[in-house]
Amino acid sequence: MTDFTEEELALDPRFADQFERGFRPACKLYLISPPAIDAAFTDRLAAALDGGEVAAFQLRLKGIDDHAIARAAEPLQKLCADREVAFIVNDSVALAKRLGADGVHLGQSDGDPREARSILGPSAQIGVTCHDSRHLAMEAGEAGADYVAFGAFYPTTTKETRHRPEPSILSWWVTLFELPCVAIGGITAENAAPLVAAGADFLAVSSAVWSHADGPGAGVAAFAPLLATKG
Ligand SMILES: Cc1ncc(COP(=O)(O)OP(=O)(O)O)c(N)n1
Ligand SMILES: Cc1nc(C(=O)O)sc1CCOP(=O)(O)O
Ligand SMILES: [Mg+2]
Repeated sequence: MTDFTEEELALDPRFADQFERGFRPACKLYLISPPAIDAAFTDRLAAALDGGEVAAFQLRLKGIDDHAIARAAEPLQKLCADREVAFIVNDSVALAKRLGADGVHLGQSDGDPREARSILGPSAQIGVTCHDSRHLAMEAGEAGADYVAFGAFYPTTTKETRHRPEPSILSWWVTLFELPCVAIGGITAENAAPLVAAGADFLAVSSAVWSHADGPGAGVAAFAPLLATKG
């Protein structure tokens, strides 16, 4: 092992487990909205939040314009504020600014995190999609992101995905960096354990909650045993 620097060894997934992870808080739930919602959705979100601890809620509505998203956002944002759940807007820095959201999630084609920071200010939570790429994640960290998101770890019907990282990308990340990492894509209470064990700081989940047979509260509650401890 002496021929390599610590960083080189930790970058090699075969040796990642030999490196100490600094203290990290227990993994938390990051709830993603369904891509389309109706007037009853505020009650469904309230039911989800009644089910257990949720750290953040991302409003991810697809196929409608910013004005329509802004109208839909109002009661949801208020509910999140009342429950101390961070309210994150997907895709649009301008909309996040207009709503006074707690943050924005940016895909690789959704804009530059540095520009988002200059518009939203130092307290905004800025997240960046990094697919299965260590390089994109390090770039996002350098650009001032507050979290990096890896995915899709499992098949999902919520979104077409082209990347399938291994859980070891999470253990590699948490071994080297303090910046939180989010795991996303097809995550359920039944398949999430390896992601928590690998060190995910957040599980980002949509259909496992909104399509849970016993309702969204049960969907959130199902994750509680996984989130109580960290691997
Ligand atoms: C937490 C989190 N991670 C990844 C994504 C995906 O963002 P993006 O690649 O921009 O794709 P869309 O969600 O915009 O379809 C996300 N939204 N949230
Ligand atoms: C929005 C999103 N982004 C992904 C990525 O891989 O970047 S996967 C995904 C869908 C998440 O929803 P579900 O929990 O229903 O699979
Ligand atoms: Mg996007």
